[in-house]
Formats: sequence, C-alpha cells, structure tokens
Amino acid sequence: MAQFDLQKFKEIETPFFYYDESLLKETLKIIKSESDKHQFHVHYALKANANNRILELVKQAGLGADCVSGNEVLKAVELGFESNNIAFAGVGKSDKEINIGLDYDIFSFNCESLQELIVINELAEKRDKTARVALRINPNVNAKTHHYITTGLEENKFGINPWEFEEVLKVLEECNHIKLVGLHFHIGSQITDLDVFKSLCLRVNEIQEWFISKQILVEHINVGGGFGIDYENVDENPIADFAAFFQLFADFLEVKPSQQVHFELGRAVVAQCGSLISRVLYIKNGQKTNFAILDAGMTELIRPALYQSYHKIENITQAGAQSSEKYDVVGPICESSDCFGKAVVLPLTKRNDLIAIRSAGAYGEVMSSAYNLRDKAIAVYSSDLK
Ligand SMILES: Cc1ncc(COP(=O)(O)O)c(C=O)c1O
Ligand SMILES: N[C@@H](CCCC[NH3+])C(=O)O
Repeated sequence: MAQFDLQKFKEIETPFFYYDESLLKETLKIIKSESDKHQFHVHYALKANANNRILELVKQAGLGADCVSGNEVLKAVELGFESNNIAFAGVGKSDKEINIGLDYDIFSFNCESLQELIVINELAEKRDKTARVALRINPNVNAKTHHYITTGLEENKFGINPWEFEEVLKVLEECNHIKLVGLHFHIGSQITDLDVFKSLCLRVNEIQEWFISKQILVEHINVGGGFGIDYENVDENPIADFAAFFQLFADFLEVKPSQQVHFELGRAVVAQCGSLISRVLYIKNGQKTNFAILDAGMTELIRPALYQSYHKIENITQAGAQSSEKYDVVGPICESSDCFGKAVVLPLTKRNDLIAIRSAGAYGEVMSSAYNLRDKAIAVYSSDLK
C-alpha cells in the first residue's frame, strides 16, 4: 500500500483527488531520458488530466502538449507551452477551435477528414496564414483494448482511411494555405501488449512508403499515445516501462533521415500519481452482499461505470488489520452502475474509514461531472501536505 499521510488526510473534506508530485516528477524524468535516447519528441495529452499544477510539472519536464479542443489549446498556451510544441487532434473541430489553432500558429492540426482539410484551408486563407497539418490516418490496427477506447479500426470514427488517400492528395494540391507536415496515428488507449505497437510501426512503414511513392516525405511521424499502465499492481509498477516502449519504436519504425518522431502520451504520464480519497458513509448489509457506501461516486471517477474498469481499492484507515470481508464498494449517485468494485476484499470496514481508489490520476478529475448537483472534488498535492 502507498504511503498516505492518514493524519493529514483525516482533516480534509472528502472526496478529494490526491496527487503524488514526487511520483509524477520521477515518471516525467524517465519519459524524458528514455525518449531523448532516440531523439523522440513527447507531447502530453491534456485530456488525461488538465489540472494546472500537473501541467506545470509536465511543462517543466520539457514535454509538448497534445490537445483535443480549442480550450485545451488555449490552456496549453496560457500555461506557457510553446505554440510550436502544440498538436491539435479531434474528429470534430469547430471553426472557432480551428481559428484558435491558427491564431497561435500551432505545431500541427492533426486533421481527421478530407472535409476538415477544406475547412482548415478556407479559414487559414481568411487569416492569410498557412496551417501546418498532419493527416490523422486510420491504420486499421487492433489495439486489443476495451472497445470503447479503440480508435484505429475501420469501424471507428477517427482519422482518414487509406482508400481516401488519392483524393486527399488531389484536395491538398488545391489547398494553398496548408502545409502538409506529418502523418499521425493513434490506435487506442490502455494498450499493454507491446506487440500491438509493433503492428502499428509496420503499418506506419507501409503507409509512409505509399506517400513516398507519391513524392511526399513529411517532416514528422506522430504515433500517438495509448501506452497502458498496471492498474492491478500499482505500488509494484508505479512507472510503466518507457525504456521498452520507446525502444520498440526505435527498432521497428522506419524513420527517414531528418524526420522527427512524435508521441502523445496521457495515461502513462499521470495515472499512477493520482488517487481518489473517499470516506465510508455507511456499511449496509444487503441480502447477498455487504455494501460499503462511499462519499465518492461515478461523478468523480466514471471509468468503472463507463468501461467496467478495474481500480485498486484500499482501506487506508484499517491498513494492516487481520480480519477481512467482501464488499460491493459503491457511490452515492442515483445509478446502479455507480459501483467501484464488486466483492472487493477489504479489512473489516467501518463508517468514516478512508478509502483510496488508486490510479485515478488519468481520466479521473477531468471526466468528473456535476450530476446530482454534486460539488467538484478538490485536488490536494503532496508538496502542500509537508
Ligand atoms: C489523438 C489522441 N492522442 C493521444 C491520446 C492519449 O492517449 P493515452 O492517454 O492512452 O496515452 C488520445 C486518447 O486516447 C487520443 O485520442
Ligand atoms: N477516457 C478513457 C480513455 C479515452 C482516451 C481518449 N481517447 C479512459 O478513461 O480510459
């Protein structure tokens, strides 16, 4: 079990997100050193956690930003990310959002359709600018992850399909306000099987060869994010194996001289540094099971309800206690899917015990909602508790 400062936690109103900044800094240091070995460029995907204090540490570590909305672009700029280090993906960018990217001359619009190319070109022309564009390509590679977070299959809405390439090139010839700078791929999230990334590399190589056969050699290849974390063994594996991850791309991606390789990592950067800390409100004995009813719910962490995801649950008040019980750990929200785990083995648990739901640093706070008119859970940082 992680070292939580129980005495300090007891004084804080629950539920709250707790961020271990030392772990985040250590993770960032490893990402930077392992990617630098291969001269790879890493952008942090703000969608995973757009908390200012987290972003500040990410920026200090020298990562760029990967954004998926106009507001994320504005946030990245506001927090001091260089605009030439900001990528902007998204299957449905509005005109307003495209104009934000144009105003800041961002590194690249990762363009997801032929139709979007035409709109970017028109809007750039109106501003007398040239937009830097990477084509987001749907490579039809199976990410072998939950189907809700798979993005690179033909049936998914993301990216441009290979059968559209000829037409894209024709359209690009007419687009005088677009500079084609890259090819972009992102096949899904929480990918733990490195072989999947090998398949991606081989597919990218084929696609790049097609473009080269048409005399198009782009400045950069962006292979997206998606690297998964160990939700089960949080304390044993707090930092994903970035050395193996980047090495795989170095081994299998055919990079042409002068070409840059970019990544967009979200979850693997921030997931393990965050925990959702909650208090037990009631222990209720049901017909078949005991319920531990928490003051946190799907409004703070929707992943279990949305993807049936596993998050490790710990009773930090009773850590080390001998006797144990099984509980369905649930939230207070008026939905039966508001459940963090079924038949979870915990020490004998009582009202007011503090519960940590681990690996909540990614897609936790950012996906929270005010459903049932809930208050927003605050964020607490390790350095503030010293
Ligand atoms: C285009 C794009 N880039 C990067 C990411 C970050 O993914 P992850 O948090 O899995 O690294 C996502 C989310 O899946 C995405 O859609
Ligand atoms: N929100 C998802 C990941 C989606 C990533 C964005 N394309 C999760 O919690 O796992």
